[in-house]
Amino acid sequence: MEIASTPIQGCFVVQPQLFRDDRGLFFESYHAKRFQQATGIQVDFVQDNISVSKKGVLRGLHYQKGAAAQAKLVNVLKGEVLDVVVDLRKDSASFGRYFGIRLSETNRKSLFVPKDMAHGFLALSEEVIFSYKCDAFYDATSEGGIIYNDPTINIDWDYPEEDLIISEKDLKLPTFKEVFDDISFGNGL
Ligand SMILES: Cc1cn([C@H]2C[C@H](O)[C@@H](COP(=O)(O)OP(=O)(O)O[C@H]3O[C@H](C)C(=O)[C@H](O)[C@H]3O)O2)c(=O)[nH]c1=O
Repeated sequence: MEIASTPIQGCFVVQPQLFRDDRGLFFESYHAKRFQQATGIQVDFVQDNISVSKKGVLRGLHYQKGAAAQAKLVNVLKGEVLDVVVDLRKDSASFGRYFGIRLSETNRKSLFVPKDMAHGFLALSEEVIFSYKCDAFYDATSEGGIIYNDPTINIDWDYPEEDLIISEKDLKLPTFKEVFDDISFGNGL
């Protein structure tokens, strides 16, 4: 397993060792001890999620607030995505900045997303099976989000706007400024 840091503190790219032979492929998709040795992070995942998306689906940008905040280890079982993380930690040097990376069944990379990040992805292949571990349970009452095309964060999704498939719920998400400037949103997280 190789771990690479990103411009967002605490967010790491995980490249597992791939064992290919004439049968196919094997790799350890997660190893708690090796991950902790490489990152210094001790994380206890409690929930695994899988979502299936067709090309052009954009899920996000989502996060859970407060005690329900989730760290995630995300990866792609099938297809390819542009995965995006936004730093929502006011005390962070990368507050309001995003990091994007292509995760795919080809590169087999995972991304460790620390708590208090907004997260989303764009499905780039005909079918995407997205799999991720969370260190806190789903809590609908703690869900928050930021609109995918927020002008402050200014994510380059590099995809035709007219071909995006976004849920009605996600199309109504607030902007970054509304989340952090408008106390009606509980002053952010
Ligand atoms: C996230 C979640 C959802 N649900 C239910 C709630 C809805 O009835 C249905 C679909 O949920 P949603 O539209 O929020 O699914 P996504 O848009 O894929 O949400 C995810 O999108 C981005 C990529 C994330 O990082 C989050 O993990 C998560 O918010 O599954 C559950 O029962 N448990 C869960 O943990």
